[in-house]
Amino acid sequence: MTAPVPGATVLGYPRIGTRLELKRATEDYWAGRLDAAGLLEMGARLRHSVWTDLRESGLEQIPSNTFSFYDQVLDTALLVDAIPERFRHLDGLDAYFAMARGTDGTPGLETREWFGTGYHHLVPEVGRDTRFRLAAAGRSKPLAEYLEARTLGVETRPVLVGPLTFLLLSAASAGFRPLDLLDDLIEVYAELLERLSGAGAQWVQLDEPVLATDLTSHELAALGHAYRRLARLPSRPRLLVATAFGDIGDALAVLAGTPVEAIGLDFVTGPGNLRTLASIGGLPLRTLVAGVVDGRNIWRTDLRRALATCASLLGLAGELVVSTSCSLQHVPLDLDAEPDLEPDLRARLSFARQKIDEVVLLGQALRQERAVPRRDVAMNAPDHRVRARVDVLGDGRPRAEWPVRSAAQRRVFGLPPLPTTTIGSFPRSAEVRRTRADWRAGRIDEAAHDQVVRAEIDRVIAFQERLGLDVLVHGEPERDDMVGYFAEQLRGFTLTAEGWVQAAGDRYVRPPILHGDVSRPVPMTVRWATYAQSRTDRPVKGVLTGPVTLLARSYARTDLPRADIARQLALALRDEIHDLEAAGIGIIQIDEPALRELLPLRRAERAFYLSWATSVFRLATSGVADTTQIHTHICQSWSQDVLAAISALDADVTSVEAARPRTEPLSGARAALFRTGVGPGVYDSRSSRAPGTDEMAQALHHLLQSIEPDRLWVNPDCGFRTREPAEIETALRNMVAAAHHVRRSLSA
Ligand code: MET
Ligand SMILES: [Zn+2]
Repeated sequence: MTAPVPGATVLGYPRIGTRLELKRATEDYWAGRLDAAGLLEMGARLRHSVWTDLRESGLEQIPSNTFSFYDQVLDTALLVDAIPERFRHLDGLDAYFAMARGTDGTPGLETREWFGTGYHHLVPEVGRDTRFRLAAAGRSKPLAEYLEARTLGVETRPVLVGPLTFLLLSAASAGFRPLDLLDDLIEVYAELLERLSGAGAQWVQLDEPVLATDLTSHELAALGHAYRRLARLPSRPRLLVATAFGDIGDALAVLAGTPVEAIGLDFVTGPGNLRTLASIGGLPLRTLVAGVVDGRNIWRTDLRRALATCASLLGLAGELVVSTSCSLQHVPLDLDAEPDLEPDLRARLSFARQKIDEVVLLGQALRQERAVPRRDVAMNAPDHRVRARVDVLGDGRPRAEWPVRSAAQRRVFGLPPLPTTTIGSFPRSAEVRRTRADWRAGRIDEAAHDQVVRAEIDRVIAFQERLGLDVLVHGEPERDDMVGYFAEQLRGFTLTAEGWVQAAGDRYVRPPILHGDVSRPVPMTVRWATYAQSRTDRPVKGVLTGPVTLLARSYARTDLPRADIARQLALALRDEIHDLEAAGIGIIQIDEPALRELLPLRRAERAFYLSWATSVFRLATSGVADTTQIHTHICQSWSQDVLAAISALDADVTSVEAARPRTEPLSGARAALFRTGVGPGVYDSRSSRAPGTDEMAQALHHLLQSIEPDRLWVNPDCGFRTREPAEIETALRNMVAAAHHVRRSLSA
């Protein structure tokens, strides 16, 4: 930003490497196949290659400290020494990964979704005993990385999670407000800024995405206070406060009232920012870092439009720097890794590397060094059949009232009170994994693949019968993941070969691209569901991924409102549900774990979202008979605000994660708000701890205080996909025993 006006930068960059080197290195380290030195060396290599890439592409300002072995919020917690008591005896990488993943018997930090991006960060824990202090110089990551880049001849702008965001994302012990610790935390940031300045840093970027959420006047005052204090430091780098993920509203005037040198605004998902900026008279003496290139989606930027936005911003700021709307960590690295994409689609895409070029180009165009090229993109032709069906079906026919349905279903299924079931996926055996990989690579044919899948289903069904579960699942061996499996079979989607992004420190996903009108050419799950059902007399659930989750976990087109895309998805699923029902599958579960992920950051926008998100679910299920039992599954912290929406899905049975978030313990009172069947998870299926029969029976008794026995289902929190085959038996056996035990006490 000392460069001639205007410049170009990005707010952050993928850290996972072109070949997922980060994933491989961390997994090897956890498995003991790589030592600490090897891991650290891989980190250095990854950082090095990012810095060189960014420099070679002509960026004027290059960020550093965007690397992380796990998560940037976790890094910040360590940086300021916010280490919970239970990890204090550990050191270095041990402490780091223990906080991230837990160790035997010691739970790690909770994870939470990062501002609607699909990325999950760790939740720092603070309380009365928290004493912030700056990690010792050598362990101060921002400083170390700044110096490391410098040695390589790259001048960088260290990126930090801002103090307000850090505290507002933290979980506090009871009766404690994280913001009460602001002054202490600010002093640590102050010390860090001074050290960075001493090392030569000209600029520091403080990420404050929390400004895109509703803040109280107290929180806004804290924002002003924090940045006035930091800006008063006698020797410090210039400060860029970067916001992202939407409109920052009232926070802009507050920030503008502090002497920070630069403010970053998102002009992609925050269309109101332009108006707000104008309303405060612009930032005549500051630098505006204008996020005009979408950092969260994979579409090519319409350069002329972006340039027009920049042109209108030129009059509203002292200096203008073209940038991305947020860190590029949320998009895949390089389109060049996708030679096989269909050319028309490919021409419409831009991954992290290409977005850098866009930002650089826009900077040059604004300096009138060159004109932006005209790029015409062919949009997908609309599928008129799909559009017409969406119009004609509207909301679909509402189902009968639950009492009517449930009586009909009781006659058909004759399930005992407190029926036991699981959520869908079973652990993936080495053989299944190998077979899937071989089949994908063309090393084995479909028949060989199917044979292994059938054998796996046989095994999973027999296992569940042996354990005495009431409603069975087929175990999902044919699905590598719950989104890609459907995206691959639906029209309107395309899968990438290498388009990986980090969904959490230890979770990598390859979101499909949703670029056209969606329809379902042929049945997707009927074959395996009916095969599984043919192996047992007990009911087997058909399991589908819901419309909102398919939308949330894809890179979706932006030329249609999300509600309209979701309706198309719902129709495709409706066809599938119809075929499952016709094939004799009487219980169908539609998973919507991402219902919460698309929840708008601003409260005022939530009612609208929840109304369409629930209506598309009802549309998908609207055609079924009263006797068909519709289940849904929601995992990841569900809270009061989503609860009403979950019940508006009007499923016959809802399984929800209830055992896992330690901060929101199993609550019968909440589950009781459903009028229909409900299965609050009685144990954490993702932990290796198997609770005993008594513990689970007690949980069930507790739930029965607020839920009638004919509505209460017994199930774990979530699926078993990430577990090892040997790990699940004890917990499941105990769960079934607990249900039987409680049933007996009911009839006694
Ligand atoms: C993240 S929710 C997962 C639901 C899916 N049916 C499973 O059991 O894996
Ligand atoms: Zn789940």
